[in-house]
Amino acid sequence: MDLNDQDWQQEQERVTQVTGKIAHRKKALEAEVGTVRGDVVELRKDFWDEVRVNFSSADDLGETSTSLRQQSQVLSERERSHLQAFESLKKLRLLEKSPYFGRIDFTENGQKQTEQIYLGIASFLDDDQETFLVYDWRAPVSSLYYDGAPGPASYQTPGGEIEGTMELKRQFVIKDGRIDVMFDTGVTIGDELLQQVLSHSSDSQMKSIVATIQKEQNAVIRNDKSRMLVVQGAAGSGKTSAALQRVAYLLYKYREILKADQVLLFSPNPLFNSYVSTVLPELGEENMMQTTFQAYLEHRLSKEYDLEDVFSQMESILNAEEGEWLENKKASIAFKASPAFLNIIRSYKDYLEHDGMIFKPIRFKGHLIVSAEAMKEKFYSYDPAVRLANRIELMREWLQKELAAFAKQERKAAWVDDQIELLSAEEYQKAYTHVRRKLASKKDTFDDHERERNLLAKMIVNEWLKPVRKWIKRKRFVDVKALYRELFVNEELFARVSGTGDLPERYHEIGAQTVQDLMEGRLSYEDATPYLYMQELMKGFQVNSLIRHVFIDEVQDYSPFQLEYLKRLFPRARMTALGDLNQGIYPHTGVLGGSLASLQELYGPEETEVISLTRSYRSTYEIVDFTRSMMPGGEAIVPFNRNGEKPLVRVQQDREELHDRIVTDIMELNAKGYEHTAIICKTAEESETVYEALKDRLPLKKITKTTPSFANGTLVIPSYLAKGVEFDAVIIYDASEGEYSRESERKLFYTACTRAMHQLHVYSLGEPSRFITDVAEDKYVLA
Ligand SMILES: Nc1ncnc2c1ncn2[C@@H]1O[C@H](COP(=O)(O)OP(=O)(O)OP(=O)(O)O)[C@@H](O)[C@H]1O
Repeated sequence: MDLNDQDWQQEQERVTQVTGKIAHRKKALEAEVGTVRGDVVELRKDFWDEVRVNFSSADDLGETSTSLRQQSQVLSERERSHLQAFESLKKLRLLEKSPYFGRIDFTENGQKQTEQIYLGIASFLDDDQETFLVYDWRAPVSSLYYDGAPGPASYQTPGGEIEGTMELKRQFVIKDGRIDVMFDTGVTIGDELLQQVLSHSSDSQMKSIVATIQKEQNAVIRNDKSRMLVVQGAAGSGKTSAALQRVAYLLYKYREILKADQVLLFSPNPLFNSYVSTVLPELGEENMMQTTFQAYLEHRLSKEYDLEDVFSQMESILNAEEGEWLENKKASIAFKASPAFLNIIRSYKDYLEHDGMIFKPIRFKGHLIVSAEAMKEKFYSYDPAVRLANRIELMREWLQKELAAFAKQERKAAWVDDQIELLSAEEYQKAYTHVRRKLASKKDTFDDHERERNLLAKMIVNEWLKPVRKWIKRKRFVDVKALYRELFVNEELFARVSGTGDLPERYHEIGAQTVQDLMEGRLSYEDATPYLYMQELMKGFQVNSLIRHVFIDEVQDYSPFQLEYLKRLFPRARMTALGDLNQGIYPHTGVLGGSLASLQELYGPEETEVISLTRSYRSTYEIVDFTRSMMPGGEAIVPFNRNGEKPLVRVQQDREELHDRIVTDIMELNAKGYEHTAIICKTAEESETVYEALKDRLPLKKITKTTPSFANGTLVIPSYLAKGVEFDAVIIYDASEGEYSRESERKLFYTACTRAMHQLHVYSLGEPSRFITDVAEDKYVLA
């Protein structure tokens, strides 16, 4: 729809008027924030001066505590208003640059007046404090903008549905107070604006999509009924973008009860954490908490084990020659990630309630305090109706008492006298002061020799037994390692707990490797979660009840164990799981059974909702058309209508020539304005070689699994670390049949190619991979 000059003029006048008011309000608030901050600083400084401290009588004590309470109330009130003012200021600063991005004109049924609703990243009220000059994009009425088209329309409010007619839907791009772009739009939120947004260059930081959220994405963002929301979406369909907008939406809707530190995002790698970290601040919100599952495993297990991480696992598989080792490793991964193994561990726990527990004896200086047999006997003497984890808790209490009795006896031991003799003057003085202080309340003295010796002995024994006490407190007496090991050496036990009696494929080979790893203090990635899960079943689950929303990006890469684990870890949280089965790159990902809908089992179908996103926004039509042709069922992916060049497949016979071509290619891409380019290699090993070969010819940045963030430029990156991120141009270093021939690598290759926004250049040293040659020839250019 064409907009005339008058429309432009009127809208620009409004923008000028509103930004003027915003600037005015901002100035006033800046002054206020300064004063409040001053108050808070003063109050903090004088806190104790203002409080009358007097403990001489009960009345005085009461008065002092009232006074303390009042003073801290004043302080926290001022701090709260400082924080609020600061938050408002942050939003005003964002609004001043671009006060809004959308307008809808809506006439409610039964009303004569049409309301003009302008939408921005935060609300802004006129000086009367009643008229909304800008509505927050998350307000109920803003839904109209995302969901409705001109014509009959309705939106939900807490008080029910409001129906009416949308007369107009208009979009703006406003930069520094000037309208840059303005469209009136029809059914979808302006393909035109989306075209513009998507044709921009990529960046090392993700951008918010607030102005162009699509209807199906809006459904993800505003869903707040289900305990578990599963979003399955094609590569580039905006899963991550929608998830981050959703966080902002939840923080707005539940602002009285939900804070940013109660929302946690699980990312695929640390690089991704940094990539998405600017979206919420751009929307004027605090960032949510971010972590990776790997970081959690390390937190829990790395003190005890040398833990393999998921990237090392991937690297060793991708680099392995065909053969026994690879087959065994793949079988081990597939089995240990399977729902069958999850059930085995659960029924193993049931079995242990009656038989088979293994404990570690408690020893001190070669002396046996409690034997493993005595512990086992004690464990099975408890009422069998008591849950296993509770019985372990009872054991802990019992062992603490046993240790206390032992400690009492041990005070008489000769080694204690030796230790007393060895006390330096300084240590003795310290001990003396300590004991005196303790005895002061008992009106006792430290002067008779016998008593002195006893007290020092008690102190020494207590000190020496500290590690044992800690060991018991942490329930380390449960021999989790031996219990886990049993599953792989005791065939009879395995058959009993598996229910079917069948052994998994390559059980003995898997077992031998598992046992060797455990003995040598290593834990492979596939063992880490089952091991931890079993440990928690024994010792009780450590839970985090503060977190209220958990977001899992790339959920197809999680095993049923990991998901079950997360469910238990965050008992009070709702979950949003985002994934794409076509991008399941890890060897354990086949276990989700071909559909993310199988995630329904986690909380049950009644508590789960599944939303599909099929439109792909990241890449040009030509790139999506090429990449989707590699995947079975890929025709369901709908490319967004933004055209570009067809992917280029270039076959080189010689590595030197390949390198020369890549160097020229990157220089040409840079000259065209594509500054954020990635050379995607299959593995870290290949990345390293390519980086070394090209680093003197091009300004390159090498990305490894520990790289925390990246800037624009040309990166060399292993395929599996490119997950979730995007580049203007992608160069696949070597897509030859020699590199990508295993069917299991198809998804990895697809994931790498789908990182490209504008240009995809696929190089092949020799014959190209079947993943390319299977695609119809008219979908790419062969050079
Ligand atoms: N509604 C939208 N408006 C503007 N840009 C969008 C929209 N939806 C998605 N995009 C853009 O498309 C690109 C892909 O989005 P995003 O990374 O969120 O997709 P994804 O589904 O998580 O991708 P993948 O699974 O491939 O990592 C981003 O550049 C994002 O900004």
